[in-house]
Amino acid sequence: MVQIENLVKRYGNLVALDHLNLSISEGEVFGLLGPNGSGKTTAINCMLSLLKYDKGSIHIFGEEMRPDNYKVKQQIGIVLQNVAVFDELTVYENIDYFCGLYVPDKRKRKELVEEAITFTDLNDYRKMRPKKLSGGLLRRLNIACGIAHKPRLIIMDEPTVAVDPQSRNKILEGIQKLNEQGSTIIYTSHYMEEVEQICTRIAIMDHGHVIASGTKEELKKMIKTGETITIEAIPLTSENLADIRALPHVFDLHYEEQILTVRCTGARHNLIRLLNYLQNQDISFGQVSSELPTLNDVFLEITGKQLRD
Ligand SMILES: Nc1ncnc2c1ncn2[C@@H]1O[C@H](COP(=O)(O)OP(=O)(O)OP(=O)(O)O)[C@@H](O)[C@H]1O
Repeated sequence: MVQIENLVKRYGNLVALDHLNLSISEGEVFGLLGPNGSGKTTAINCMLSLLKYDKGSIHIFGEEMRPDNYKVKQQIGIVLQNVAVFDELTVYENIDYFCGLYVPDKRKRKELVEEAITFTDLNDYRKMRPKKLSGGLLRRLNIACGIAHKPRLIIMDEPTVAVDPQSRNKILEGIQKLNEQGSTIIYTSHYMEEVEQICTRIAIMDHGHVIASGTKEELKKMIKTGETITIEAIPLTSENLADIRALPHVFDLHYEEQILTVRCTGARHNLIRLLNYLQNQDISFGQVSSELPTLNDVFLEITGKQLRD
């Protein structure tokens, strides 16, 4: 449905997209995950022909995407980072206005606007003007305006930034519902938990290109980390640390301010083996946790830095 090949975009000397390749199929909730500045917004703006690019190609619904390709544009719903609504119109009127750009039939439009209001849970606020809405409600209005016409493809650029947890959950649930109703979704975020929760496939971006892509399961299988064990308030000597490092399946270890973090490959009994060692050495310890790999671990292993640097 969306095919991006070798896309290059420069801002002066800065290469924001460096041979970006993406292929998105119909029916997916496709996540573009990357730290701030990795090029997600630039990629979206190029996809929408809002920005010119230097090299490469973009095809949507099998057609080359150009600024004047209105046939393609009509089937795309956009929810960008900056909320773009009219202050002088009410919630209802704003949604009706944006929906009206695509759906001239009044009766049909009324139905769609009502659906969008229910969908984003804005019924109690339908007569209010945007200035009276909280940040989370404004974002929901922004989404309702972008999706009311039931587009085939919905592109959302960080729709949950600076949103309260309740609105965030509503937005995430809404995206899944839109997908169930037939829309393909492209969703950018730097929150790995969100992307893990809703996306069927994920591309991780860094420095303007994709460093890994696949389902979350496939991505996690690409890395060595199978389990990360953390133990708090644990007094250890350098001999202890050497012993722990030598335990089977341990491949990385970090010890700072009495907190021990041990990365192990995916194997059984890593935690028991470590706790047995501590017990045998009579070492006391505080809280213990064991975590399965996250997308941050994938990013960390591939790039050597945290997703949220
Ligand atoms: N108009 C611009 N002029 C110059 N540089 C820009 C411009 N827009 C973006 N950049 C730079 O291009 C790079 C990619 O930015 P972009 O906004 O696409 O990243 P992002 O992953 O979407 O980050 P964020 O989540 O912060 O929006 C960054 O280094 C950014 O500083």
